[in-house]
Amino acid sequence: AMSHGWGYGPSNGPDKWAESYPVANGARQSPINVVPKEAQFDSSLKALKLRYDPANSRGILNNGHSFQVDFVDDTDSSTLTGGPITGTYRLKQFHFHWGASDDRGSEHTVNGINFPCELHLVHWNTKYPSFGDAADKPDGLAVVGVFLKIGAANPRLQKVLDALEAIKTKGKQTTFGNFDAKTLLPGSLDYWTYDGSLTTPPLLESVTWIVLKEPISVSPAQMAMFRSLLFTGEGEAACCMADNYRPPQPLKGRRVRASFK
Ligand SMILES: CC#CCOc1ccc(CNS(N)(=O)=O)cc1
Ligand SMILES: [Zn+2]
Repeated sequence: AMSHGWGYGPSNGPDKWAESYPVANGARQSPINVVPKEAQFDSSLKALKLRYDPANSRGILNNGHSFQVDFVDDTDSSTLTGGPITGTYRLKQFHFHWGASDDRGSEHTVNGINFPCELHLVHWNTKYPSFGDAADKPDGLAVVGVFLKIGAANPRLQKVLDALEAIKTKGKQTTFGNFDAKTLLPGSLDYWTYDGSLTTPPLLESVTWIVLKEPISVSPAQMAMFRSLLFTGEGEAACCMADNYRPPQPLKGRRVRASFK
């Protein structure tokens, strides 16, 4: 096992993960580079249906790799249905990946282009009793990925970013109620979809990826707020939280489908 936990540094970063998580070299790893011209339009793909109840948001946590907003997932009040999936998937949490500079930070790329940040909304299949049971099943999880592109400040991000000063160091969390995750979605829900994995250890090959084509905006000042977080805990030598992304992985023959022409 890694002498220390996995991370994104030179000694414990993505190139080292296979030592502790052999599935890192598996057949359906994420993220990938999306090549729109090679994606197959599939007219049988349904429209995405995302119904999120603000009452379900609970807390915001610095987990030492990113920060996440957690949701109560004991009822079907915040769900993903339609799209490429069958059945009902419940929203568990959302989090982000970002770069130390605006030229990198996303996990998925489009025609080799990196975005400065990528939002992941993590859902689990309610045919299983819990997230933990779903997490290692081939149809267990569905993650909606949203690119963030440098532009005007995004007022819908601000409530999330304003909470970061309370969770600067690893392990810190605070309450985060009444947040409507739908406000983070772009106008169009056109998407690419493919079978993949978690992009962080345990890298489980259980994710139906749904990557939205339209980005949302983020300003340089807002990106600086992401970068004000620390990977490190209170009292440790501070290390800014940035470049917490895994680079694109081999497609290994997988098809990427598009919900749009
Ligand atoms: C089993 C297990 C576990 C821990 O739960 C998660 C949840 C989300 C993630 C993030 N993965 S990603 N970046 O693909 O959405 C990783 C582990
Ligand atoms: Zn993620």
